[in-house]
Amino acid sequence: MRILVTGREGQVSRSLAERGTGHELVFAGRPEFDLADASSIERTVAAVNPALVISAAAYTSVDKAEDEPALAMAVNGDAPGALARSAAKIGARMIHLSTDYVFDGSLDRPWREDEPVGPLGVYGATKLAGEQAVVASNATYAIVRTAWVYSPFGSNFVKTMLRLAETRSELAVVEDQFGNPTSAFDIADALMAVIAAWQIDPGKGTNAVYHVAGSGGTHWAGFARAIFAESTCRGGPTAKVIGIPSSAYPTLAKRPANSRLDTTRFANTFGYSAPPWRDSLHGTISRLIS
Ligand SMILES: NC(=O)C1=CN([C@@H]2O[C@H](COP(=O)(O)OP(=O)(O)OC[C@H]3O[C@@H](n4cnc5c(N)ncnc54)[C@H](OP(=O)(O)O)[C@@H]3O)[C@@H](O)[C@H]2O)C=CC1
Ligand SMILES: Cc1cn([C@H]2C[C@H](O)[C@@H](COP(=O)(O)OP(=O)(O)O[C@H]3O[C@@H](C)C(=O)[C@@H](O)[C@H]3O)O2)c(=O)[nH]c1=O
Ligand SMILES: [Mg+2]
Repeated sequence: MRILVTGREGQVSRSLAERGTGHELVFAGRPEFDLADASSIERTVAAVNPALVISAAAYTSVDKAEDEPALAMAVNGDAPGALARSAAKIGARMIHLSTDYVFDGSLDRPWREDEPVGPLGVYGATKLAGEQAVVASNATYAIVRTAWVYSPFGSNFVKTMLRLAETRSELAVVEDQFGNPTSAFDIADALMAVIAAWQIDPGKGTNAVYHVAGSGGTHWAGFARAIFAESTCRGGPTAKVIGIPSSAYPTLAKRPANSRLDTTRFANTFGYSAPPWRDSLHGTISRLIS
């Protein structure tokens, strides 16, 4: 199947490039394809003429978004709507990626898809607007919310921790924000499961929101400790992790205290659950430190 993937260098895009075998993947990125430029969206979709669009590109700098709300809204809020409308025009469907940061974090258990959203910052609010724009389009879609994505590519928490540990023996990391570390490769596999299911039954699970994330959950300090345990085993950089409250690590954007995602709906519909988060982390660290 010919699939247009937005973003070339993004973590999910690069993982799709490895895991999307058997499909013709066409990656669109800047400068020719700019989500902040609606005309480039329509032009690219028409030129590539895909059967499916995977909307993976986004403005993902959570703190910076607080200072650039208009650009973040154009890219995360408006562009997905334009992409979905362009897809619908040529009869293509769309899988759109969204985030756990649409939730306010107030529940003390994993969030289900239909539970009330309430983003705490600009990034989450703009991603929520993007979801709503896709829903309002006449495209056939699946919205896949994921969380705490890491990979050997781009920038992410795993690479940040390993980099900081090269020069520091102790790191203070927040211990009161819970979520699901998720390998971008597992997201790619999940998206391939949707495509495989749709090839057999085009009506399966369309026009719905799903959660895909690493199984289990932890806080950022727990994630950091697991990163260093894996790194230590391979002779990589390590540091002692001091658990701290969020109040001791001020950031421009407020983050949810618990954004763990309940992934039951996706598993029941498409037959895929991501592995336990530590198993996937092991695979990525092995690749990063070799
Ligand atoms: N990273 C995470 O922790 C999480 C991500 N998500 C969501 O998953 C999806 C994939 O995330 P991930 O792969 O980590 O993202 P990355 O931050 O790794 O990559 C983002 C991609 O978007 C592209 N991009 C940004 N702005 C524009 C623009 N104006 N026009 C065209 N392309 C643009 C970037 O292009 P360039 O290479 O040119 O910079 C890059 O390729 C996103 O929708 C994100 O919101 C959800 C939960 C967690
Ligand atoms: C680097 C660092 C961060 N932290 C904290 C800050 C923050 O609360 C938490 C995570 O920091 P980061 O900035 O790496 O993560 P953040 O940018 O919040 O990650 C989010 O990105 C977007 C795109 C998403 O969609 C989310 O699912 C989530 O992955 O760890 C520390 O406590 N100590 C540290 O040394
Ligand atoms: Mg960040």
